[in-house]
Amino acid sequence: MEKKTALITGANAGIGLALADRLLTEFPSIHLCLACRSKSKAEEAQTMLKEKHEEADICVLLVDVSNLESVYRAAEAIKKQYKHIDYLYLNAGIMPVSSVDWSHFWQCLFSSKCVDMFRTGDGLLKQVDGVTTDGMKQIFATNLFGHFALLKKVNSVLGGANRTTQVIWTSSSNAKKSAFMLSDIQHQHGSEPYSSSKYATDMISVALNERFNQQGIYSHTTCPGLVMTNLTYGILPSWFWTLLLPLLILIRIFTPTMNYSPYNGSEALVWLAKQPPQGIDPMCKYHSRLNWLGNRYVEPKKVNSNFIFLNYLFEIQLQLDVDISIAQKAYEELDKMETAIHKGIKLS
Ligand SMILES: NC(=O)C1=CN([C@@H]2O[C@H](COP(=O)(O)OP(=O)(O)OC[C@H]3O[C@@H](n4cnc5c(N)ncnc54)[C@H](OP(=O)(O)O)[C@@H]3O)[C@@H](O)[C@H]2O)C=CC1
Ligand SMILES: CC(C)=CCC[C@@H](C)[C@H]1CC[C@H]2C3=C(CC[C@]12C)[C@@]1(C)CCC(=O)C[C@@H]1CC3
Repeated sequence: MEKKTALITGANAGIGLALADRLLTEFPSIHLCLACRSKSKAEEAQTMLKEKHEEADICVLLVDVSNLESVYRAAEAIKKQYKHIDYLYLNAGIMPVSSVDWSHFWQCLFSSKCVDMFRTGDGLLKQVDGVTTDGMKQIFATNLFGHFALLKKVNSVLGGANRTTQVIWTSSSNAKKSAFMLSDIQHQHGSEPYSSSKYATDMISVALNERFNQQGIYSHTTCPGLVMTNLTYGILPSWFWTLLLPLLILIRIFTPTMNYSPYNGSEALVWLAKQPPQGIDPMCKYHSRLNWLGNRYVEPKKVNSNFIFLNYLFEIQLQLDVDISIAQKAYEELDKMETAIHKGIKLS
């Protein structure tokens, strides 16, 4: 059997690192490419994984997904090194937060929105954005556009006549339709850039399936739930989260999204790799879940039929509802943006 290849962006920490570890356990002969922006952090992760999986075949690729020149260089290196990629995990992401709105937290705690607040974090966080060296909004560039550009440039080593590629995005329960505007795809004007970037991710995945399933390329989005990583330690300090642990375990009775460990959070990402891609519903997002007994499972949830009567009754915000035609337009918009930017970047 031919060896499988998986590439993971943001593989040196958090969910990406746990995923790398779990893939090596599930598929001991897999070739893993850790695509990270920091050489030292990537090599540290590589050493750690090799200590645990002695026979592992792991390499490091340097890429800063928020920098298009770096993305194009990485794409060239990928095309030189690989004939085919089986799993492309687009996982790297950022969520810079300046503060938690505790008054909103207390208000929601005693309302019908309580469970939804713990599930999505909607309205609780003041999200802050920056600008990249390419002049793009940082969160959009990191979470979505850099990955989109990478996908476009490595298309020749994805899918094929007799082989498939699974593109697996790490999205979020924080994805929010009302945060996204097609006319402001980078989210230059709103105050929820992370929610917008993750909603756009869910849409782009749907559009990718429409376009590329026939070429053997399948795209799926996942939701890791709430996981303790550098991302969440940027919201509240790690000691605070440790104190909250008993409470988070209690909250699991009401919502199975309190995964806590990156290992649990990567459940859906690993599960997808074990499925034949043709059998996976392209209109679903795959959620890593943990029930109150501590058992892990994966829950597929439709991205285009979120409008259920109970949501309406309890005034819970409609978060998703992806429209295929808008998804196609968003894809075309990103495609146009990438083509224009690519013209201006010359690789030496
Ligand atoms: N933690 C959670 O509760 C949830 C996380 N997610 C998503 O999971 C994904 C992984 O995040 P998580 O593991 O939590 O967070 P971490 O901060 O632990 O990991 C993020 C990874 O992405 C990398 N990264 C960030 N920016 C760039 C960049 N410009 N170029 C290349 N790599 C980059 C980081 O590298 P470096 O170490 O160098 O910073 C790191 O390896 C993200 O997409 C996030 O949105 C979704 C839902 C919930
Ligand atoms: C008592 C207690 C548990 C307080 C914590 C309140 C909030 C800080 C968290 C409640 C739900 C969390 C959440 C996220 C961040 C932290 C919370 C808002 C995310 C937005 C982190 C990034 C994601 O992609 C989704 C998470 C959803 C839940």
